[in-house]
Amino acid sequence: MATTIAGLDVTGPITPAYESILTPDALAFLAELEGRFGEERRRLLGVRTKRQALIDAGLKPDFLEETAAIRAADWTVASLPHDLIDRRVEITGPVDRKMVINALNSGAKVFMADFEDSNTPTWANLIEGQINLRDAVRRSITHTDAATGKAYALNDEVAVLKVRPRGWHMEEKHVTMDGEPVSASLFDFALYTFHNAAELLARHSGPYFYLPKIESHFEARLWNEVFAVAEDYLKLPHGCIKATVLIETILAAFEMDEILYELRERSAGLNCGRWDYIFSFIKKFRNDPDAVMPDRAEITMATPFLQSYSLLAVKTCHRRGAPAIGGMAAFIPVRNDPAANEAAFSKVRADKEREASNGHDGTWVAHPALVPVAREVFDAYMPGPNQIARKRADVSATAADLLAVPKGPRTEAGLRQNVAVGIGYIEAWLRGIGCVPLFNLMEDAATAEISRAQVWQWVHHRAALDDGRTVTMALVDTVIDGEVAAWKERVGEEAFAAGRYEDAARLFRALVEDRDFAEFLTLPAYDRLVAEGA
Ligand SMILES: CC(=O)SCCNC(=O)CCNC(=O)[C@H](O)C(C)(C)COP(=O)(O)OP(=O)(O)OC[C@H]1O[C@@H](n2cnc3c(N)ncnc32)[C@H](O)[C@@H]1OP(=O)(O)O
Ligand SMILES: O=CC(=O)O
Ligand SMILES: [Mg+2]
Repeated sequence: MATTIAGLDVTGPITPAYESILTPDALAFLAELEGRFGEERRRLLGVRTKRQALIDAGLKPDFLEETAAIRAADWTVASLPHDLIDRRVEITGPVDRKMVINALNSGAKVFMADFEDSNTPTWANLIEGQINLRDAVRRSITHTDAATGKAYALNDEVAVLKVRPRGWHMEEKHVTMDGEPVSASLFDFALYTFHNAAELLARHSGPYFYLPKIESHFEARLWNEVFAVAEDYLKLPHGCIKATVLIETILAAFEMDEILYELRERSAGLNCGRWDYIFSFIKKFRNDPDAVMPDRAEITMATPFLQSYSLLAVKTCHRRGAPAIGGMAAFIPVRNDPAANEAAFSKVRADKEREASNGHDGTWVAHPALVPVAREVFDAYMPGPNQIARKRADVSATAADLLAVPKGPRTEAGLRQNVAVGIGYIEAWLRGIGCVPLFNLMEDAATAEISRAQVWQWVHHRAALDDGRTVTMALVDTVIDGEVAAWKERVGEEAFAAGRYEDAARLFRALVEDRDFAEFLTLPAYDRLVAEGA
């Protein structure tokens, strides 16, 4: 049964607490944005499909001829607000209430509250996430952990809040307009901005965003138009909305200047979202037999194509007066194993050293315990608030550098690991948990997509393993059976029966077997959630 509010049909439950977010005025703002921009969003998704067809036909991405003048001209982005000048450590995490408090208290300069890679978009997660952010902005957020009884509240000094709405590909199926689901990006953006923009400005901060999974400067332009209309509609100062674009698709890497240019009045730079970037590389070149990747563990930031991407982001941003933020090392603290814990910390340290020496102006961490490690490295390499003055004119990253396929072995262990991670991650996702520690690594929608895409790629290109065997669906079936059994062994009969392992394995298998590569695993998984009433 739908409730109609401000011309939108809402099918998700509306509790008294949810009513404070889903107000008629907030939904009227969402309806305005969806009415103005919904069609353009759908058109741009169609453009993604057309560009994929060109790549499938053999066209290699390159810097665009039609925007050469933008790349050649001298221009800079608007000056940064005072609280986005020093971003040496940014923590990220889902919009869960306890984690929002912990992240804001973590000592990081910025907290990116995430509706994307680390969040399962159940109705409850989304609306409760909005409630949590509203309370965080007003500094009134508190929490008592039901299991431990521990009470949580904000410190006097907290991180600056940025919010990552879901990507353009996602729809919010609990809210429709004229029978069509509204854009999930607009849903997350509209509710957060409506309830918090004025309050943030009054507190000398602002409505700040991270924009995920953008594939072209036209998609950045659409965001900029949304921001301009939002500022007018909500009577906010022109240009007060600021956004950092994640360069996390291979196509966006060729349009970094253009993306900054589109958002130049509102840009807070770029970020190297390495995990989706690797996923996008596999996805875009899925039909190219020369692009078959080695084991996931081999694809590190030290590989030439990823080092070129990081350096190009730094050079491009600094020329335009914008910050270039680094990405996420997936290593997290390992409890009860000091040697593994020490190894994880030193890998994170090495990763941050590479980023800081490349010229990045800050970086991401996945866990509060990693804030001091990243801060120490950036403090050592970056005495000022950022490194924007380090122009890196010495860097040259060509199209060939960005497109160089990494080399390395493909192993049965790598195949097993991909299957175990794919099943383990989807299992948690279907239970409403979008980010989990698996095998001592942080796994979210971006990292798990690499595992899923690799297995697809190896099957459909009949890739050879280092032991001479060919990866076939029959081999993958054997591995899936083995890994489902291994999950049962690991978690025990009871947790296995209560969990979603069999469902996850079925979905993983279907995604790998289907000759048509599913654009995102979260699309069919979300359909399943919605069908289950989540
Ligand atoms: C590719 C990308 O898009 S990267 C961006 C998206 N990914 C992320 O944001 C990763 C976020 N990180 C996480 O979700 C978590 O760190 C996980 C799931 C990887 C591990 O979480 P846990 O197993 O709970 O870690 P652990 O038990 O060590 O946590 C210790 C404490 O730190 C807190 N914590 C851990 N990570 C975070 C975080 N990112 N933000 C805030 N608090 C955190 C836990 O809530 C816990 O708090 P408590 O002691 O008050 O109970
Ligand atoms: O969003 C970040 C990524 O690495 O993907
Ligand atoms: Mg990502």
